[in-house]
Amino acid sequence: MEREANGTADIIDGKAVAAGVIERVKGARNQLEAETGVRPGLAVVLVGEDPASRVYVRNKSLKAEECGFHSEQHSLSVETSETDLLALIQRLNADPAVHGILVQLPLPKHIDEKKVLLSVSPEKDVDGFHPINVGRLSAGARDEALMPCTPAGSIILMKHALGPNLSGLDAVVIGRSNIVGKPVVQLLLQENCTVTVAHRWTRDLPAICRRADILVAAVGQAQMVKGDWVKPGSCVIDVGINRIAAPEKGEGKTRIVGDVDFDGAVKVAGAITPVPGGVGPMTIALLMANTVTAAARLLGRPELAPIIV
Ligand SMILES: NC(=O)C1=CN([C@@H]2O[C@H](COP(=O)(O)OP(=O)(O)OC[C@H]3O[C@@H](n4cnc5c(N)ncnc54)[C@H](OP(=O)(O)O)[C@@H]3O)[C@@H](O)[C@H]2O)C=CC1
Ligand SMILES: Nc1nc(=O)c2c([nH]1)NC[C@@H]1CN(c3ccc(C(=O)N[C@@H](CCC(=O)O)C(=O)O)cc3)C=[N+]21
Repeated sequence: MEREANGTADIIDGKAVAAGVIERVKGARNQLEAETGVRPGLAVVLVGEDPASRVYVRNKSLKAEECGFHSEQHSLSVETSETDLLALIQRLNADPAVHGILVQLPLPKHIDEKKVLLSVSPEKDVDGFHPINVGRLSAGARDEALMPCTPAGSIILMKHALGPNLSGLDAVVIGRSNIVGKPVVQLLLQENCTVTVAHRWTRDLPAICRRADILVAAVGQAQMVKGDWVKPGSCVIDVGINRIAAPEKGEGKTRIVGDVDFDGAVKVAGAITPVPGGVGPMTIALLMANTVTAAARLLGRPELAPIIV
């Protein structure tokens, strides 16, 4: 990690790394079907009309079809009651054609998110959000856990840039959400990094970030992390997905940016993920990998799970 800043970081191609993951997933899927006669099945549940969620859910279903899975999409109206949603999840839990269940977040306000996540069978919880899988991850029980997709994808991208051994590196994670920040912290600890977690209450965030050999931004604030927060030569993983106005593209147009000021950080970092084309495609690829893993375990053939992370 003693790289000097040379003016431009390596740009980590998340799309290309994700395509490699998908190839391995297809291989594992083919072997599983050859040996058991069963295709992995993924059910994606969307409640409401949020346009961004609709796009993501569609992308997940399309990728599942490309992988040759049985793929179901359940789109429920925004008025759907919690009881009806829980009943659908119970049906999917019991359906032998479905090995993975994903309930797109956020849910409408009248539905208790915790209750819903708890109702998904832990063995079908391809998001890794069920408390049982959260516990397995923090206890280091990888063989039984399903790993959350965005955090696992982030670790793969780091290893792509830095090599497989992250031991002893200083990692700083900005954000402590249950779906990104906290599980990233768990995975970095398992990689023997020294981990600092920053959040809204953190004092002098720029100074803390400047110590990081690995900086993970999962904040939800467009372009918050500036170039002079970045340690020269370090690896920057930008998880953020933020839509901002793009008047240069025309009136009313928007574009997607990360939580990192890319143009500033790319001049200082050693390697950096772009947005789009960084962590996002990895999230979907890991979801496909988790679906095959869940299917292999449910079919009593855990050795046929694809090895990804
Ligand atoms: N690429 C992908 O596949 C995915 C991308 N995302 C994106 O990642 C980002 C983070 O998502 P998520 O974790 O769900 O977001 P949350 O809003 O749940 O969490 C944001 C975290 O950032 C912290 N935070 C917010 N503002 C600041 C600040 N000014 N200074 C320091 N810390 C701050 C919050 O701190 P506190 O806890 O103190 O409130 C919180 O811990 C979003 O842009 C989201 O769209 C999310 C999932 C997948
Ligand atoms: N239960 C649940 N699981 C999730 O994993 C989950 C969720 N709910 N709610 C919302 C967040 C967000 N998320 C993304 C997935 C893919 C891209 C993605 O493919 N991004 C591409 C394209 C971006 C674009 O152009 O829109 C990219 O970054 O290149 C982004 C974000 C998953 N999430």
